[in-house]
Amino acid sequence: MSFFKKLRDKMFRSSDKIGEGLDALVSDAAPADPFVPAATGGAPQASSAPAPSQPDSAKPGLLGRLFSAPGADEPRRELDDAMLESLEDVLIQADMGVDTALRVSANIAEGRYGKKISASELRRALATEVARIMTPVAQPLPLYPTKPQVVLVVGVNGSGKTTTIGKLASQFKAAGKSVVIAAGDTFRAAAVEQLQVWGTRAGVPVLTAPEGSDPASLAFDAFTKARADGADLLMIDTAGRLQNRADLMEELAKIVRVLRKVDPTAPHNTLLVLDATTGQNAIAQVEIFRKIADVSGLVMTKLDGTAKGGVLVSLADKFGLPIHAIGVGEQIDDLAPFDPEDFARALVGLDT
Ligand SMILES: Nc1nc2c(ncn2[C@@H]2O[C@H](COP(=O)(O)OP(=O)(O)OP(=O)(O)O)[C@@H](O)[C@H]2O)c(=O)[nH]1
Repeated sequence: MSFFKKLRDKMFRSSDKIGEGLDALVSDAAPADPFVPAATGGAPQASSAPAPSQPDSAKPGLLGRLFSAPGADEPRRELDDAMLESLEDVLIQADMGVDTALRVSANIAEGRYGKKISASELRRALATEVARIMTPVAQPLPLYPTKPQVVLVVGVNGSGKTTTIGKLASQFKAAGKSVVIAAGDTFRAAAVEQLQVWGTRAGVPVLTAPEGSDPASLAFDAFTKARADGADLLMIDTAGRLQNRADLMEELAKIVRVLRKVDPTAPHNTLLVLDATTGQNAIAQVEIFRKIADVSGLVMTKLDGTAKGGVLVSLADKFGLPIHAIGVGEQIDDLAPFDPEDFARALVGLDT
């Protein structure tokens, strides 16, 4: 199965939500006859009966779809103010956020306003627009010649830090890099154990410290050891207790201070892990963590099976922070580089 297909299958809730929304937008106003002019100059005509779904026999086959102009036999609706407003609503419901939804809708309207548009044309236009926003932020985790490259991983509890560290460690190891993990959330035995499980899965050593000990001291020891061992990468897990923001801020600042005693340029990356299922709350988390730590890039987890995938568009539009990877499941291989085109097509429910 191609990765795009896998991504699309896994993001089915987002793509269903947006795709169905777009279909309804067009078919609500122009269900019966694709060539009957749609209502103009007002709100979309609410049809008294639900739009009849196209019988299978009326759907073009593969060849028909290949050779006929895309969307040629589909219902069309004039792209007017009412339809644009409905489009904005669909995008807001998909967690794109109000500002981004308005901007995306306005861009789609450009050159299309007043013209008749089909649902599949709308999907393609939306996919193009989303890909345009996402392309600048799609950047793999930068790798530097520094040894070890220190990657500090931050994020609220439960966002998927441990899982992401395990997945990344496994990928780097497979690429021939030697990786060391430091279990920096020393206050939670369960978090340390979970990281050890992932370390075993990835075949990577996990350095731990006694429960309740100073995370900065562990970070220092881990850095010194990773350096002495000639490791390529040191990934440091951290606590995510936002409830006590001042403490967390101090804890992270202290980790950075001690790392800089070993290498003034460390940490070389500060990865913020975000949970896609929290939707617009992810925006607030970026705002908070950018104040606490010098966030250099994002990983968005749990994109599988959430209807809130649009939040990624909102994040890219608002902050422009690099998105290094996306998590699409709980298994070790379920972390993919972020591909803006694939993501855009999967988000809007395009088949190819
Ligand atoms: N479906 C899905 N689940 C994920 C993904 N990433 C992580 N999870 C799950 O999310 C839950 C929390 O993940 P953790 O990696 O433990 O999160 P954490 O941020 O380290 O959390 P704490 O250990 O509480 O600090 C676990 O049940 C993971 O299996 C993903 O991409 N998709």
